[in-house]
Amino acid sequence: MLRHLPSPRTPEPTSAPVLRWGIMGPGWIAQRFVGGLHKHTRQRVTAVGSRSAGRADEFARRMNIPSSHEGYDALLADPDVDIVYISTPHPQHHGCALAAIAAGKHVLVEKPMGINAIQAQEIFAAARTAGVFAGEAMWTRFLPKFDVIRQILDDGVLGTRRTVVADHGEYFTTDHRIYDPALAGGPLLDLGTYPVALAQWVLGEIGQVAAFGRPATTGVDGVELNGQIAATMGHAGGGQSLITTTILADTPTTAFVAGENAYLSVPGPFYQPGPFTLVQRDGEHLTHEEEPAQHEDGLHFSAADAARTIADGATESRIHPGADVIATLDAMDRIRAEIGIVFPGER
Ligand SMILES: NC(=O)C1=CN([C@@H]2O[C@H](COP(=O)(O)OP(=O)(O)OC[C@H]3O[C@@H](n4cnc5c(N)ncnc54)[C@H](OP(=O)(O)O)[C@@H]3O)[C@@H](O)[C@H]2O)C=CC1
Ligand SMILES: O=C1CO[C@H](CO)[C@@H](O)[C@@H]1O
Repeated sequence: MLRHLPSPRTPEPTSAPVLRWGIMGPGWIAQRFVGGLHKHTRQRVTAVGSRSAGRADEFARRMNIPSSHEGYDALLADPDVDIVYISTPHPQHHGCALAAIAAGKHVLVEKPMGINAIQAQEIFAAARTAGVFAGEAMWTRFLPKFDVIRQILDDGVLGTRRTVVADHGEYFTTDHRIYDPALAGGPLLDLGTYPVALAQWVLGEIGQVAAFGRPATTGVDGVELNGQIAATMGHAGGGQSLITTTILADTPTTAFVAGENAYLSVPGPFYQPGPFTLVQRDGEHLTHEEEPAQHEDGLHFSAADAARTIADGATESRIHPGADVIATLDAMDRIRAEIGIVFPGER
């Protein structure tokens, strides 16, 4: 039995090689990402591109960014940009990433990498061919607390892994883009991606999928959107996972990972910085103490990993490789198939 938890091995973000970042899509998460880079790293945010010159200028002024561009093509033509952070809505990720790669830029794409597994495959394949980096900014995976969890898993402390249960629910009003069917709305891609990615990472290849969904009526022309989903997955290695996700209620967003010898209990929000507890079969509880924090104090770890990976000459992160991104999207494709959710452009 373990008597002390390991310490995180996550390198100090300020020591990562410095890249020049361009921001594509200056919205809610982009503001937090840039704020986090300025606060916690030496990375340079050199430019921002928006579909509107006014929004680009305003974001540049507010976030202290030297150049602003009207249109994403102008951002991609900027020679002072090494890597593009793509923070447009999910259906735009694929086109934006392929355009950036074609322009010779590295890309860090917000989660989910695309709306389905094929889009993610195409982005990683294009990056490999072009010899540039492509990564998904699944920030959770890069957090120091997840490095401690990784060490516990790798050291076999849990024994054979049996069960993952994870949840992500947030209440949104109907004016949020998450209610827009044209933007692949609904809980799965925004929120459900965290629990599905956790299950895939911990328990590996997903065999069977069973899912149940409930609509959320938008009231706009009677259009119905998926509002919440419960899914169970059988993993090839013998484990099982249960995930729930909703845009109709705030939920605890907790997770547990259970093996035959011990379980990890991660309080909500499990996907953000914070503590967790290892509970072993002999009754010993070991807690990883960490101050809870939100996006601006956590997104930068994924950026620092991208900078190190690029300096190493690799085109994919070792911490969150393309295979994991694609497997998670494939599981979400299969969850959607069970419920009958098809996104625009997929028919
Ligand atoms: N890692 C995390 O914790 C989080 C990640 N995300 C992810 O980031 C992405 C963006 O989310 P969020 O920042 O909340 O979204 P926002 O709507 O706030 O921002 C998206 C930006 O994309 C641009 N855009 C490009 N095409 C469109 C379009 N067709 N419709 C609307 N906007 C468009 C807009 O900028 P402009 O028009 O000025 O170019 C807009 O400001 C999502 O994929 C989401 O999953 C979101 C929240 C948290
Ligand atoms: O990380 C998250 C996933 O996306 C949601 C919708 O934008 C955010 O609210 C949340 O913090």
